[in-house]
Amino acid sequence: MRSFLILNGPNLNLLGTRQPEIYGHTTLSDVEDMCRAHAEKIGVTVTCSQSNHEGALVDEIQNARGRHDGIILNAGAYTHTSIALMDAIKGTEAQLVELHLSNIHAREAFRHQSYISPVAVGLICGFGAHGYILAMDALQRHLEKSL
Ligand SMILES: O=C1C[C@@](O)(C(=O)O)C[C@@H](O)[C@@H]1O
Repeated sequence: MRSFLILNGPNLNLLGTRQPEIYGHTTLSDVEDMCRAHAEKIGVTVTCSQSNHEGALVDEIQNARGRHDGIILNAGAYTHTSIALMDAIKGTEAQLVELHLSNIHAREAFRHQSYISPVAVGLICGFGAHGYILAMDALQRHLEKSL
């Protein structure tokens, strides 16, 4: 059975109460429950993790090598700043889907830059919490195709 790591970065622990007009009312624990339920449906296992710390996210990406077949990453604001995350993804050859709840390209100019996109399989943004489900399906399909 394939294994996915669902990794959320800074401030995503505040989902549900953080700027709900942008990020919605769904909490992180709701999102993780949704992902576990969807994993059962599509026949994969998921591990969910969140950290507010850049180095801890780098560790998670490095440790995923050999343990998980793919990663779904919402790197939060580190998307726009973190060369370290980009290097970790590239260095471990992770099969990774970049995810954002909001459409980062329809927001402030500083959110249009992503250090994750050049090393990701693809990007899903703007579909709120449902994006995690879309990302799981996309990753599953991508891994099937690359067999
Ligand atoms: O923390 C976040 C959340 C986000 O990644 C999203 O899911 O829409 C978008 C980022 O620009 C922002 O810093």
